[in-house]
Amino acid sequence: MTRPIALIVDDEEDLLTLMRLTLLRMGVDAETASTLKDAQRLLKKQSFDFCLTDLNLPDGSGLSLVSDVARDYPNMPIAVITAYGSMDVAIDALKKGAFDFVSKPVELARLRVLVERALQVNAPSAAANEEAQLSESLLIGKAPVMLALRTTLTKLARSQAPVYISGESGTGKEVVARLIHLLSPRSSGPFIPVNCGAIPAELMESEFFGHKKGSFTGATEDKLGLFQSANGGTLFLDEVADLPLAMQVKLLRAIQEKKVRPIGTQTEVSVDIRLLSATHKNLQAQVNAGGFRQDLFYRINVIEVQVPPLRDRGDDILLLADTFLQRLCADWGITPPKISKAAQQQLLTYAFPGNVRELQNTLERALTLCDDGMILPEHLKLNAAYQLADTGRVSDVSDSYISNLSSLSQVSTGNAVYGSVPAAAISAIPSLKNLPPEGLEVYLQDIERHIIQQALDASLWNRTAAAKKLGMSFRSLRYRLKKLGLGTDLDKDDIDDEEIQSA
Ligand SMILES: Nc1ncnc2c1ncn2[C@@H]1O[C@H](COP(=O)(O)OP(=O)(O)OP(=O)(O)O)[C@@H](O)[C@H]1O
Repeated sequence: MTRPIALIVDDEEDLLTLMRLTLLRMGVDAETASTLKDAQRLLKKQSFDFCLTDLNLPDGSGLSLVSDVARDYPNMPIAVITAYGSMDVAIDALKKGAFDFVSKPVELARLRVLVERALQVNAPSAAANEEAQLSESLLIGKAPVMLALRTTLTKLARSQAPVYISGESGTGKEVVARLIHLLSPRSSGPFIPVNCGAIPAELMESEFFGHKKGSFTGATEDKLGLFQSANGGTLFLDEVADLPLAMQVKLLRAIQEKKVRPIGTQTEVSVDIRLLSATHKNLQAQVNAGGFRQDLFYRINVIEVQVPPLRDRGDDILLLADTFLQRLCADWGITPPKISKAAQQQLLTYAFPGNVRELQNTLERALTLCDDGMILPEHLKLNAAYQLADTGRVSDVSDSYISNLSSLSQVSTGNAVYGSVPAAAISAIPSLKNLPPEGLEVYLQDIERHIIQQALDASLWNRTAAAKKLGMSFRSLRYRLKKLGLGTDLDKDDIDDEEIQSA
């Protein structure tokens, strides 16, 4: 078997020798270059399994080599060596297509891990068509946006860069994270998903970093933290927007240093993880409002992947519906029913605020309600408030209506949403005959609830700030929250009847 060969680019002779010896001990041959020009010459002369480059070279920046390699040799992973603490440059390199980075002084253990990962990128593991099959069966969809998404995921699975997955609730962000892991060189390692919103604040540090028996009341056993559990694999921080600020600082440190210190111990433990994160909230808005640290956002959001809402995926709605019905019926041991033309049309013109998860729930319910092997519109029980104009397809007009409902930035920057409702939104409002059976009041309340919820999310549930965004008084917002069932227990005590009368 031929030995792999690497190209190392650095102008420090001692470091070059040290890295070369480390690689040789790992069974990897190495060619060395001390300038960009030398590196380019060697790249033209022969092919390499991977490249490791310093950033400060006598004739230019290693970043330009990263860009050249990403363009001319996209299958060759390239990693960069950064000066200690220069995280900005490391992130820039990752954005330009570097596979990973290592900081100076180069720790040999870390270098070894990096080399192993680099060699796995092109190792003949799953064949390309197996990867495509996996990708298609896990993340179902044939819409152009989904094809493009799958191509992006296959590409970025090769890198170690942190990926931030954004998208509305239920669009499939966790599916995307799992797929990145399965397509990556880490696929044989663990995939550890964490719902950051579900861990009580006081247990967070111990959950993430682990603890030693007896380190606090209740620590009856040694506990391995989530970082160590994900070692060699992928840590997926779901609902990352829900991390308390105090924990964000600790997490940032662990991510930067790639080390954790379990509670009750004095020593730090190195961890080798790839970090993925997701939230359905507007994280940038949360950063602007001071609820999420800018430096952590910058660190986890090296590459952003947006998962499109279901209503933008056209016929994928029916493809997913069929697949879910087949799966459910296989589980229940029954023959899958058909979906009537009218029911299909309803599905295609429904806004799916809860996206793929809502589609799954809708079909499960329809399956229990339907008889004679046919799902009819009445079995879907879709919320008429979200039924779009019946144009046969989710139209541009309907899209703009939806985005007007959900666009926080428009609400907060005062663009024409209130007072002067855009013509496109008005034309998307259902006609009288399409109003929900519950009537106008319920329809309007749904819209009101949706907008208020968005404003509250954008203001991190600071009701004074939310009221300001909505152009209403605090009192009036409090009244509406109670009316719509969004109030907290606190509200229940302190809103008196007189206030309700006067709001
Ligand atoms: N393209 C898809 N193909 C097949 N199943 C999908 C797809 N997208 C989502 N699903 C399924 O829909 C459900 C919701 O997906 P998932 O939990 O990944 O969404 P999410 O965006 O992470 O939601 P949340 O924002 O609530 O965390 C899951 O059961 C998932 O398996």
